[in-house]
Amino acid sequence: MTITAARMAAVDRNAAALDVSTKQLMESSGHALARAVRDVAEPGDSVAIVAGRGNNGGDAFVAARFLASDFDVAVSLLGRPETITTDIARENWAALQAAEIETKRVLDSTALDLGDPDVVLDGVLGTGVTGALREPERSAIVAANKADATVVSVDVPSGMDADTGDVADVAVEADRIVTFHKLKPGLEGRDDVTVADIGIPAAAEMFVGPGDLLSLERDPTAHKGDFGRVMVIGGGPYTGAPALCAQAALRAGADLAYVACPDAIAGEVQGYAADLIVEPFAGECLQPRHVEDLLADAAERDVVIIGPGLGGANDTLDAVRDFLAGYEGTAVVDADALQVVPDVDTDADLICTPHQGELATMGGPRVDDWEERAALVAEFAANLGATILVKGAYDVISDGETTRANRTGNPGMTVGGTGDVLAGITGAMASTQDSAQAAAIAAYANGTAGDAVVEEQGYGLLASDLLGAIPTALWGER
Ligand SMILES: NC(=O)C1=CN([C@@H]2O[C@H](COP(=O)(O)OP(=O)(O)OC[C@H]3O[C@@H](n4cnc5c(N)ncnc54)[C@H](O)[C@@H]3O)[C@@H](O)[C@H]2O)[C@H](O)CC1
Ligand SMILES: [K+]
Repeated sequence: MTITAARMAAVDRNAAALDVSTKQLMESSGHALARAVRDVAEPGDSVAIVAGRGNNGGDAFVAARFLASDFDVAVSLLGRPETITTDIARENWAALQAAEIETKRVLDSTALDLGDPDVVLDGVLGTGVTGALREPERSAIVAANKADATVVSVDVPSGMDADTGDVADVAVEADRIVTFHKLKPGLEGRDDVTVADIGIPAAAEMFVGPGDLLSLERDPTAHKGDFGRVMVIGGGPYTGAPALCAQAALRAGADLAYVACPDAIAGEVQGYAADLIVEPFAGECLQPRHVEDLLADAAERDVVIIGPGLGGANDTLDAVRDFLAGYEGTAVVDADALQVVPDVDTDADLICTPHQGELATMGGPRVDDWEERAALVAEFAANLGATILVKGAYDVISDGETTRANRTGNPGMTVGGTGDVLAGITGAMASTQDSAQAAAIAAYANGTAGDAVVEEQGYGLLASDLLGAIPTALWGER
């Protein structure tokens, strides 16, 4: 099992939200490094510790504190202490100063002198390396490789891309690598790697948290359409559902929200919000005769959300089946439309958002215990070849590979329409995230929005109250 650098950062942030601070993780990382150095050296040996100005260096500072009592430790910081990039690394640097452990500042590559150490601890760069190697980090890597010493690397050999293992320029040729929490993909297949458990609770990976929102960072050079053209196919017996869904998609960052609905209700749907682009089809409800045009429109969109307010009339379900059979993009399927998923043959990437009753109607598991449900939903999702987000006190999300649970939300959210809002957020997220991550973030944001509204005004929540709280739920906390 491996973990990418981006996922590691998310898990770190989720651990902090579960009261396991990154400083505690750094302490565990440094302790694991010290144990690795003790495996390859004898007390009294000289250990040259080369530290960058990020948390990779911070880990090395902690290791220095553990080793200083019985090794000849010298720490070289690549830069000025005031440029250390994180509080926890700065605090660990300060602890070395207070303990009068030998440290020196390397302000340019010519000042770098590792001496003739028995061991080099490489804390120059870890998962935070970006772009071409700069000085004095590059010279530090070359010096570590020149040293006649046993080299132990912190997390990943400096200069290596943790996700791919690629070395664009130079990288430390480590004798031992101590990587944290889980193996990094770039280290797969190596026999010189120790994976150190640093105390991250499994909950930090299982439960969706603020770390999962880090992937929503926006590129400042983005332009219209980058964040998704979402098309809702809904309405018929109901007019509010497609409007709530499409507005939620916009609130969750979609650039454009189209609503394909029967022309009998088009005026009402448009009346809910000027922001919606309503594209009516003839008649009172969705029918097979509409599918060809809908598929043509859907080909111009990023994500389709099919189901809100469609109702479950036979010819409407036939139309849903025909649409999914002809659609090859990403489709969020909700409400009565879910009934056709188990027996439709489609190349679409489906994200199904049933409540527990709808899941049972689809032939899915019906168990109260959320952990049991999670395992069974993972199996069901794998068999279905779809992503499932089943709503409940603990929402469960799985694509058969990745299985998550979401604990945000409250009993006030049983009110009608919250599922339409969730489907809209899911559709917006699916235009920039992979399906399982999109569903996980949507469940977390929908529940967080609901919690914020109830916090503010108590129960009696309306689904439309969620709309205004979605942006803060997604972009308010880091
Ligand atoms: N749960 C965990 O896995 C933990 C991991 N820890 C350690 O944290 C690092 C990642 O730390 P981060 O601060 O994000 O980045 P780095 O220290 O790897 O690097 C940032 C540092 O390096 C400079 N820099 C970036 N790119 C370059 C470049 N191309 N040339 C020169 N310098 C560069 C940048 O300016 C910063 O100063 C992870 O690997 C683990 O070791 C946590 O300590 C505990 C939890
Ligand atoms: K390193």
